[in-house]
Amino acid sequence: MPLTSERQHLTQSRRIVVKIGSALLTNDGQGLDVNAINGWVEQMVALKREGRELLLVTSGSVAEGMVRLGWKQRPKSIHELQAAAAVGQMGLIQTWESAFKQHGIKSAQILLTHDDLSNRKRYLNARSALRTLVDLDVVPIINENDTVVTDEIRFGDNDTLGALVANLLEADTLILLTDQPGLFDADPRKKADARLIPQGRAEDPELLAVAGDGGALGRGGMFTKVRAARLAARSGARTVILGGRTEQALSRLFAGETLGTLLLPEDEPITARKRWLAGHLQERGVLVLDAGAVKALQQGGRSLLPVGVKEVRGKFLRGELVVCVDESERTLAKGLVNYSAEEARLLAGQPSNQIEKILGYIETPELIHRDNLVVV
Ligand SMILES: Nc1ncnc2c1ncn2[C@@H]1O[C@H](COP(=O)(O)OP(=O)(O)O)[C@@H](O)[C@H]1O
Ligand SMILES: N[C@@H](CCC(=O)OP(=O)(O)O)C(=O)O
Repeated sequence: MPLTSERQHLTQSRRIVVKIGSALLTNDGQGLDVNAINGWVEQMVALKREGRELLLVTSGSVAEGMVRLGWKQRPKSIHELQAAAAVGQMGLIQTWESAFKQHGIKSAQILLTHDDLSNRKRYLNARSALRTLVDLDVVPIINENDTVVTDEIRFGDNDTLGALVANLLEADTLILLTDQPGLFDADPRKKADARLIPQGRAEDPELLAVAGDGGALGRGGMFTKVRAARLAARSGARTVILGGRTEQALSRLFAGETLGTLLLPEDEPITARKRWLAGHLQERGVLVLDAGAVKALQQGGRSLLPVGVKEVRGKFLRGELVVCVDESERTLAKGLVNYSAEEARLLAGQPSNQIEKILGYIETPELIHRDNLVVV
């Protein structure tokens, strides 16, 4: 059967966020399922070797902590949840690390809190750290920092965290690996003849209506997965809700098999991504570019270096949104700056190898990295 164009696009994903839920990881609460974990890692490594970038969001710290502490019921008090998470995270990360190591792949633990993604400066820091890891060919293994968060400042469920990571790195695809083969038109645990929905629009209200809550181990069920697909769609990412117990599910999905439920952004991913960046923040300043920089941005899709900047207007901090104009004030692009206005003024017109000498430190050689730049 020929592939639909959406499934075809999926096979071309370059940057993928894979989120794996608690029930799957812990074999329904019996303890970390090392065989299954090794199987997913093998598939993820194969995807990496095809040249794709990969980030992993893992749940399971609380579920695994419960097993290690001999608790049968998920605790209600925040302190006990935090304690379980701290115990379980150790085993979780060790298991992931050794599974990737068997294939000669390095991994890194990243524990995020809500603040890391809502505070603009920390947002950019998290983004740079994750991007650097990916560039170094390391697989970031991300979870919520459950031990320090309280209810008011939680992401709450890792489906949401997965979507925010997809936004943060502008991933093309978010995979929510779970214990069902996908989203059904009713909870298959409650309705035996429920049918799999192979594809839909992330924004479709009907989908939220059929998505119920989850099992005893995880947090959100299908409801948070559909909501996460909506969030991911804001930066142009597609989401697939995929059955982690299906044989070779990840490999087969990216080879073009119609598995799971594919949830699509409303617009073309690139349009959604542009809108995301432009609509994400308020414009705080203006950079006037010389002819060379204009050409590099418009024709080369390159990053903006300080050497191409003639003038810096306005007051902005690192991480804020600025507009790039040419010398006749034509708007060319918008992007997130890596230096404050004060610093940018000192750097304007200078080659990047002078940054450290001028400022006493170097953040990045670019004033705006191409991943943070939207040519308009
Ligand atoms: N419409 C639906 N289709 C499929 N599963 C559903 C649906 N509604 C609710 N569910 C439930 O959601 C569960 C998966 O969510 P959850 O337990 O939170 O998993 P995870 O740990 O992977 O995040 C399934 O086991 C299923 O019982
Ligand atoms: N940070 C928590 C995540 C809990 C969670 O969202 O679980 P799930 O719904 O199974 O993805 C943990 O590691 O236990």
